[in-house]
Amino acid sequence: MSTVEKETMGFQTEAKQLLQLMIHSLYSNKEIFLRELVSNASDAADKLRFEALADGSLFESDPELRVRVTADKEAGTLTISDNGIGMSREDVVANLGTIARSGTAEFLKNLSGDQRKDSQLIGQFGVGFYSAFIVADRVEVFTRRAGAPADQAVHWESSGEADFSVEAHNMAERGTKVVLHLREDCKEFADDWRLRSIIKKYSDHIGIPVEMPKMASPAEGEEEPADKAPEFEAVNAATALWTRPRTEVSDEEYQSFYKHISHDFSDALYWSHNKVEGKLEYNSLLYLPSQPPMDMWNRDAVRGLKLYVQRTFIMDDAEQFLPLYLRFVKGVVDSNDLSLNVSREILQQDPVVDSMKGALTKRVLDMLSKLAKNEPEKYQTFWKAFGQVMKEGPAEDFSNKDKIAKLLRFATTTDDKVEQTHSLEDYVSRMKEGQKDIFYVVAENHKTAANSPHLEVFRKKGIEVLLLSDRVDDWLMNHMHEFDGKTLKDVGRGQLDLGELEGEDEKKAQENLAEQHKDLIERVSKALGEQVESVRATARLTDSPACLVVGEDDMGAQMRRILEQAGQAVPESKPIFELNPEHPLVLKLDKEPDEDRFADLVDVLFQQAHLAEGAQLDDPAGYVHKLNKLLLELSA
Ligand SMILES: Nc1ncnc2c1ncn2[C@@H]1O[C@H](COP(=O)(O)OP(=O)(O)OP(=O)(O)O)[C@@H](O)[C@H]1O
Repeated sequence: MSTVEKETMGFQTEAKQLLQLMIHSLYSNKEIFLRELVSNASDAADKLRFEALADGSLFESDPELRVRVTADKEAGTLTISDNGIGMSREDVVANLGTIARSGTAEFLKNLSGDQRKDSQLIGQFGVGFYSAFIVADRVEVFTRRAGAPADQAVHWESSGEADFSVEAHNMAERGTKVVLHLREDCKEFADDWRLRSIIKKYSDHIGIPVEMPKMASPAEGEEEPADKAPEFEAVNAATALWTRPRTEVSDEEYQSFYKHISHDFSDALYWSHNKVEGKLEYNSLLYLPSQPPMDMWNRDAVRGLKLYVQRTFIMDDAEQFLPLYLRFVKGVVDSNDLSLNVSREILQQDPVVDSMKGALTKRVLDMLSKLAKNEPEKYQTFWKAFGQVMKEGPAEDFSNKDKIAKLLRFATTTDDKVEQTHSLEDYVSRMKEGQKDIFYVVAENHKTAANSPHLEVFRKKGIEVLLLSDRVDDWLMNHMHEFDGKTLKDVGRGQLDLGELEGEDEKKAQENLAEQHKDLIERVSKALGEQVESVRATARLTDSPACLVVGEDDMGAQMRRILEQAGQAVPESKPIFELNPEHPLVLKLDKEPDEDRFADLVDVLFQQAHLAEGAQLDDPAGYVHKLNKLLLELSA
């Protein structure tokens, strides 16, 4: 097939949907199209610089990388051109006709049809090249890949509806030129001042010059020659933002840089900008987003920092610089120690990278501590968005366990609210006199945790208990044994031991429980047989007749359920059944002479104890049957 021919092709379905959505939902924020196109141009320059490390000839005779923005008021066009890497015909078809980004289908599924909400979503997804169609009813792209001959250039054109065309083109200069034919009501974007102010606003941080024709008017009496090529001047600061001193960068600049690197439409929540000198030399600029990305729970989702070596862009998504539990962090790291030839494989083995990872991890944890201390409300926003990911920290990063522990937030019985707002330090400061441990309960959901029978004695004595119900909580607690010298204790595990929180009399009474109710316990054990590890009388219940307890070294019920759901083999273990001997039902049970009825009653109590902790019954119909039988006998 001759590549000279003009070919018309349809947009990929997703691209078509996205295009329409973009035009409609971002209409109130039109000007961002320029940020997106300049951002693409700057990325193209980064890519060229990177490829030129291996092949200097790619610069051809034009090594000064820049972006140019020119407008033609009369023609109603706006042109953004760069001398970056450019695109081949295949690149053009793939990049400007489809969307290859992960999570696209999911994104489109999440759309609600509500323009305000959808524009937020689309912002999070990244608007990109298609945003050109917000202001243009026809877009042309002229591009030639660096190193390709002049006649291998391509002309792409579309009116942003169903299809686009591509045809061969001849282009002496390398790079990409995007020509926007502005819509009737968007002609303001051909105005010089308007363009300058948008570039200043969104693209000041771009590391290469974004140029516009000089505005100098001809001296009085002089006629400007009509054919004179315009002179250009940079409109932006044109230095890589992370190399500038902190004091010279405004919040607005930090925010627009965040949007450039993160493809997030919303502002960043917080950031930390540092220059490190000494054994290691690098600049880092790390951001906390204000909301979670769509694909946070997708294990294959891209993550990591943008890596530069001595100001030269090397790669996006360098994941070797931060641990997995900090995968929400966005940012840039610019190293003076790594080689320009560094690859992903080399990064995995380089000890310099390990040291940097350690330092950057500390940096993020410090940034979070600072945020928690100085701006607790913002920290709460962070926790809501990323708390569950942070909870993976103690298991993954043993050396920073104590720092991470201070950053954790929990729901507790102090207010029973579902929001996780209490730190372990807060808990410790509220501990009762004589309390040595930090108590917690784990359940499937907040309500089940808050109503757990295991809490009864704690509520009676006014002892605070952490209420854990996130999927990751059992896992977290398996890796956190103490905080500030205090042991973390699961109230649903092992023997109840309140230490000094109990008086001598209470202790004595408890010790006598076993002896006092020996016969009852034996009868119940016999009735339950192999279903339980053991049966015992307990003082931990006040309102409930019975509860289940996990053996000291057994796997927690929540973890067991998660593993079972995931189809994994779980070691066999049986619960301990604890009875409240003072409960009227248990007193009644004790007096029951008929062994069959006794066994039925015990079984109902046993099943109820399962239900109270949010478990599924093995034989729900059998339970209902037994219960109904007992109810009928009661009313007979
Ligand atoms: N000026 C350009 N020069 C070279 N390639 C470009 C240029 N503009 C776009 N592209 C190519 O087209 C692709 C799609 O661009 P688009 O802006 O839609 O997405 P993106 O840049 O990958 O993501 P986002 O814009 O959301 O940050 C880019 O990844 C790039 O490969």
